[in-house]
Amino acid sequence: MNALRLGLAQIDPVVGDFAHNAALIAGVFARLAAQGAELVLTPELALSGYPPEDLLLRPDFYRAARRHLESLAALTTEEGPALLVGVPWADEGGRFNAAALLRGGRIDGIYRKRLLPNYAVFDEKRYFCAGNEPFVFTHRGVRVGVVICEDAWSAGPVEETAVQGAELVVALNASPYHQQKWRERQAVVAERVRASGRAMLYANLVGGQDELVFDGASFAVDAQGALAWQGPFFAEAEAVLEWREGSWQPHAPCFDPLPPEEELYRALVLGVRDYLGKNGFPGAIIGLSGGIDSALTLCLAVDALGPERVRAVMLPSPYTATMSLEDAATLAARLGVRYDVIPIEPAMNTFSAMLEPFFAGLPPDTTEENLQSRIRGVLLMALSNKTGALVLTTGNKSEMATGYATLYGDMAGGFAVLKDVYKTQVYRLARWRNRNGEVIPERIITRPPSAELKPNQCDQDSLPPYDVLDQIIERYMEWECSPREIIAAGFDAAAVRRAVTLLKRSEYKRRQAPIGVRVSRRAFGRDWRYPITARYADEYDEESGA
Ligand SMILES: Nc1ncnc2c1ncn2[C@@H]1O[C@H](COP(=O)(O)OP(=O)(O)OC[C@H]2O[C@@H]([n+]3cccc(C(=O)O)c3)[C@H](O)[C@@H]2O)[C@@H](O)[C@H]1O
Ligand SMILES: Nc1ncnc2c1ncn2[C@@H]1O[C@H](COP(=O)(O)OP(=O)(O)OP(=O)(O)O)[C@@H](O)[C@H]1O
Ligand SMILES: NC(=O)CC[C@H](N)C(=O)O
Repeated sequence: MNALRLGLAQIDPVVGDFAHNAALIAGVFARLAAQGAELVLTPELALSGYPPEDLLLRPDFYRAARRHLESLAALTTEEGPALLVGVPWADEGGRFNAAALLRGGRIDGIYRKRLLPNYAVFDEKRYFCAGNEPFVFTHRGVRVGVVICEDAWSAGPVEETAVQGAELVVALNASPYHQQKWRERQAVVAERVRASGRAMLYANLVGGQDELVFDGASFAVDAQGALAWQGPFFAEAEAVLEWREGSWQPHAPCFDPLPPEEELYRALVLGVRDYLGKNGFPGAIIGLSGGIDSALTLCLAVDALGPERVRAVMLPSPYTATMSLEDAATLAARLGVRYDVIPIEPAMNTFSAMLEPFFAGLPPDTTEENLQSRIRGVLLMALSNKTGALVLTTGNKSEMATGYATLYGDMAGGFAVLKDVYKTQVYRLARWRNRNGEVIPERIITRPPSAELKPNQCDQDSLPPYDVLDQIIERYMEWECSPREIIAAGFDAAAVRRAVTLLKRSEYKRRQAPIGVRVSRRAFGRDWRYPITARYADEYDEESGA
């Protein structure tokens, strides 16, 4: 009976660090070989990390990849396992997103990715030529077909490997996370399996890379289309799975999908941990206001980095409620982080004295509010400069969408943790974080959100209620519905007009905002390229006057 023991390496490489990534792959390869793997599979572009973006325009990048690929090939022997590595590859035919088959001490074959994704966060046509041939090789008497990520998302490449005699198909992937993305992947792969009749093994990357986070969650599907093994989410993993005539026998623990809140929370934690870790920051600083956004951001930072690498700073103004001071101190103590209080009134007074001659006769407005926010930004950035720690900003997706944030104020910082998390989700995540006992003081969750920039201020004075606002934004931004369609779906016409107007008007702010973790199918980042200067009149229903 035909059988093959495959080793799967769900790894977290660092973009561009070939030596580190090669060592990572070599380590997993040795351990999986020791467990009896006959063929070891890495994710897509595992040797370079994914996505290397414009590093892929540099000829020397391909030369470095080649050198390290050859060093990995040298680790293989005639008797030992083969290694399939995702690698950027250049030859006389062009530049390719490739999988290199390493065995017998040499590069024994190159598969060139055939379908190049060029939508959403993907730009592969900017860098790569498309391959035009299926790749099937025989290993230990078994015919193995190879595809790379997007290849499996349309009919064609997988089925063609079957036509070429593949008995099973392996897929190297760098499939970024968004909520419940694992369901989409499994549905797509099950479809390919049904069409090809071949069992598939799906190896995905894990880890954070700038705004992207990869959830891992590699899996195996048997020839009947049933899930045979599920790998872990948001963690590196190594697994040996035995393929035997269309079915899989896993020699590794199987994992359950995570409840939605936990899935989202862990995506954010991994995004923060890898952004700070891979960029070498000693720690993080958060302005802790006693509100829910900074409270959740602090929890995420502590869970990502540990309490000793995180510090919270309360920067009260005369408008800061006692409740805010108490709750911020309680949260910081519960999380075990360093907590400092720096009142901002002296700076407020100095600024207003300096500006007074120029503001004479003008009424107070958001100018004074923004000054408070900017004073906090200046102080937090000073602490960052002095300590080397990164300032995490706290703005959520609802605020990013409406421009409800101050340039060079609360937008000052290096990484925007909640940038792709709607305010309504912020509440859900806060409740989830408290599931095993109160960490975030209940009052922080139940009090009405306020920027506390003037007396008795409340977010909902200037924005539609968040449960309505978030749905309008999601429809307009993620699903590209027109205002007319959103109103037709039952939303209040004035709220839709207000939300859409604010969204369009605040594009300039988003261009100056720090990057943050992408967790939705469309985030304000690589996948949102609206012009700032534009006069497009959205579709409204003329008759209703909306
Ligand atoms: N198209 C464009 N391209 C480039 N710059 C543009 C621009 N349009 C305006 N600007 C400039 O942008 C500046 C106005 O933006 P900015 O200074 O940020 O101020 P602005 O947007 O006017 O005010 C900030 C808003 O955010 C709210 N806020 C602030 C802080 C925290 C929170 C919270 O609860 O989280 C809410 C606050 O209540 C207020 O409604 C002006 O200098 C204007 O000239
Ligand atoms: N008194 C404060 N002390 C420290 N940081 C503050 C203070 N007020 C605001 N900030 C910082 O500015 C961010 C925006 O704060 P603001 O209260 O204006 O809006 P928010 O969106 O309601 O956020 P939060 O829910 O955290 O209060 C806060 O999340 C926090 O990081
Ligand atoms: N790297 C890729 O080819 C990824 C594309 C694919 N559709 C995904 O998101 O999983």
